[in-house]
Amino acid sequence: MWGPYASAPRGMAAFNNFSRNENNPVWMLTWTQGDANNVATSPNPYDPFTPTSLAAAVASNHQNQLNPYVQDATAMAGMGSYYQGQGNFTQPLQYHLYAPLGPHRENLLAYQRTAHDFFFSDALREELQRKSEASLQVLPNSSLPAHIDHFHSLVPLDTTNQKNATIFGYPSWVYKAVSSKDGHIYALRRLEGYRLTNEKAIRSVQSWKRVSNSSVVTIHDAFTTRAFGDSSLVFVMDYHPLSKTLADNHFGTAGRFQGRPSGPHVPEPVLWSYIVQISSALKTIHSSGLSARLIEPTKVLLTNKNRIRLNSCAIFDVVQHDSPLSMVELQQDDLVQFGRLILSIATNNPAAIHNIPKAIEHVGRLYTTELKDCILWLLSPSNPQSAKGIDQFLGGIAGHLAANFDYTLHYDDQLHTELNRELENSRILRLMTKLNFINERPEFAQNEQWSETGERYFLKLFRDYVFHQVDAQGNPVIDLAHVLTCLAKLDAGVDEKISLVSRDEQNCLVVSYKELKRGVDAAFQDLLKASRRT
Ligand SMILES: Nc1ncnc2c1ncn2[C@@H]1O[C@H](COP(=O)(O)OP(=O)(O)OP(=O)(O)O)[C@@H](O)[C@H]1O
Repeated sequence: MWGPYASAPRGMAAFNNFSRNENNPVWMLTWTQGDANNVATSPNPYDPFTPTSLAAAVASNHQNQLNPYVQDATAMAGMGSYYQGQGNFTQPLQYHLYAPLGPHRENLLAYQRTAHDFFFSDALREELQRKSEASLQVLPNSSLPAHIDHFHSLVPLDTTNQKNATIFGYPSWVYKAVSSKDGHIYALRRLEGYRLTNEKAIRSVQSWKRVSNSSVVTIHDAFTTRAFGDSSLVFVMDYHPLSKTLADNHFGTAGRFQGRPSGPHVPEPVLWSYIVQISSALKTIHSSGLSARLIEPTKVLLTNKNRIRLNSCAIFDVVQHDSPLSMVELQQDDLVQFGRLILSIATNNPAAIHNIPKAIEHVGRLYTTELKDCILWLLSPSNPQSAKGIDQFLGGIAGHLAANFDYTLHYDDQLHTELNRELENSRILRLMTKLNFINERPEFAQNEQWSETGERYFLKLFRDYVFHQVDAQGNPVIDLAHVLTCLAKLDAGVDEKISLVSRDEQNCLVVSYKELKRGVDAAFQDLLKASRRT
């Protein structure tokens, strides 16, 4: 029999079920000392529920170690370089790595936690992984050019291969591509067969580079190329993985091409959310002395649930550079196009804009008068004495702006909660990676200074203490709470002491987490130095 539980069987029972006794909730223990079940010789037994001891613990932690991560800074920098080769990542992603534990346990007490509480929510993790998988997608035997300017690894994003020149006057294609300048992924929109006749036209994109709004797909550049075998104009934009157009989302393929109502009725709050986001985009665009020029369902991207972005800005400024319309007129037209977009989505029919009175009547039946009036205002012609403006419109929908702002703040809070859980994971992953780098390296097997016999011996014993515990009967103890607690204490380098017993039970060492942390850092630094040796 080996392992600390052999001499302290009381602790073993308390470690089971991912929870501990009332005085030592798992998540509190991650930052404090005083785990009575460990063979602890800690000078300050800690009670997390006593305010004075909490204050004292915080103060003493501050004194000893203002920031437990600072000591790690160089090592972390090293780890950073280790992870840089992620572009070569080919391993299939594990969507169900943290599969739900089934029905949530309702018999848990307030201080108890399940494994689920320590990790990212499944839905969000899966969504992010799908997006990263889409971003890393490659097309091995593609007939597309290998390089367009400094972009490579082109993957088409169009959902059909039908040429459609109705919107821009040129067939347009969208590709995902990687920039060899910065390694980032961009979306390239190509207008096939475009010939540049006026240099000034393409320079108009410069003003769009300065437009920064969360509801506009950011434009980075535009250039002409012959790499596709024709003369093409290419716009470089932010890439939003797995996004759909509003047309795809609300009309589907059938509705979009057959021009008849399709899909379910869109809830009014969703429409208001679209209205608020497009208004915000237009506010920024118009204040920059520009106009969107194209606001229609196939050119608005849905990048997340109810999150939309205008996706064709700057294009008409180049291809219709000589428009006879003044900027004021173009901005007025933006408002009319905006009204038509909301009308078509509210009626679930892209063809609704061809019979506006009927469509408005339909909206009046399904939605509030406020929404109907808002659409009518956008569609109505401007008064020759005072032109309509986006500021006026924003004033009219102030109540919805506040509601959307509140919704966004709630969402922000929710994401922070998720982020908080992930915080634990990333530092614990780094720590586990370090431990695995250090322990049982074959090249140091005979090295007196290394793990088996040297001063790093206790790191190997610690690994056993964390992962290879057995109970009084010699059965494996599989306890996530124990692992997370030990690793979090190691990361913080707390003063608490633990006894480590060798497998043959011939050696027993009493060390503090602080000493262990120093040992891990020193061993890892040695490894880093050795890895840089030429
Ligand atoms: N910036 C982008 N990031 C990610 N995906 C994009 C981006 N721009 C467009 N896409 C995707 O590319 C596809 C094609 O976009 P496009 O604007 O050509 O729409 P479309 O419905 O094919 O319109 P059209 O009929 O005019 O070609 C869409 O599925 C869209 O989601």
